[in-house]
Amino acid sequence: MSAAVECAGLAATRGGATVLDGIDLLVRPGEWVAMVGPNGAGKTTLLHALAGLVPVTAGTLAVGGLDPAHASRRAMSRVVALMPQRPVVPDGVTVTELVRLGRTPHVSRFGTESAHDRAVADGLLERLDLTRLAHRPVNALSGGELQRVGLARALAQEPQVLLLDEPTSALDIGHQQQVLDLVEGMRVADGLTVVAAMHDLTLAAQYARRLVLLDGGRVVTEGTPREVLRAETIGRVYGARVEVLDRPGGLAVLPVRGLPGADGLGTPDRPEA
Ligand SMILES: Nc1ncnc2c1ncn2[C@@H]1O[C@H](COP(=O)(O)OP(=O)(O)OP(=O)(O)O)[C@@H](O)[C@H]1O
Repeated sequence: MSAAVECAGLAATRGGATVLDGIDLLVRPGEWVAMVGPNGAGKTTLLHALAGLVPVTAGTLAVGGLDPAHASRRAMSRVVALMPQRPVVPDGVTVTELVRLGRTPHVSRFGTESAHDRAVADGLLERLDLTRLAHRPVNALSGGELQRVGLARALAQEPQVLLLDEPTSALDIGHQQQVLDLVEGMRVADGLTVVAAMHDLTLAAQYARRLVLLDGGRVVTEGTPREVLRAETIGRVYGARVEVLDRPGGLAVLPVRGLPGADGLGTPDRPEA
């Protein structure tokens, strides 16, 4: 079986600086891989490189068998969809209009959208709890509503590879589970490949079989959640105090509050009474 995403020695620059370097990654069809790592690690840049939105300056890359540097925009859009962290939407565009735009790669060049295209978009609005917002301007939505619209638009493309950039960062706990369960359902039913940048390490461990930990534009380590999510590793890479709990439903990563101390590092300066 060929890879859904494959890159070797991938490098990319932003603002003249190298922000990804020597990235080797192989994602099999139907796999869910989570990119984790601290702010500025390069997660968004890597997703954008996979989507063909950031040029690769060294190495090789294939997504759904296509090299973004040589494939047409339309060909790429039929294979890979990106749910961005902060969707940029022109004023006045409604929720329905934006989600239907996701069908563009499937509409013939001179054609108009079909009943099937509309049904796909309407089905996603319903599954993402957006039907009552269908006629609202996208720029008049809450952060969480906007995030769900961004996912609906990406899924409307019916891609082979779905790239999610912090898909639950603005969602309440119920919508976090609803959104991730919907994506997981499509992965199981349709063999969708998912590559998701995720800050919530507990959710990443619950949904992704494999985690890739990035820091400073490089892969620090990768493996199963159990292999990657060690308190020592998280402490070193994120500078965080955490406890990793082994729960029946997966690992849970809990922040541990330091005690106030004279050194500001959580060391108590006198024992508590
Ligand atoms: N347009 C840009 N111009 C210059 N530098 C950029 C640009 N976009 C990103 N960078 C820099 O590239 C590095 C990687 O950024 P990136 O957004 O990929 O990180 P990230 O892991 O997604 O971070 P976060 O968790 O904060 O979203 C950062 O140092 C960032 O400041």
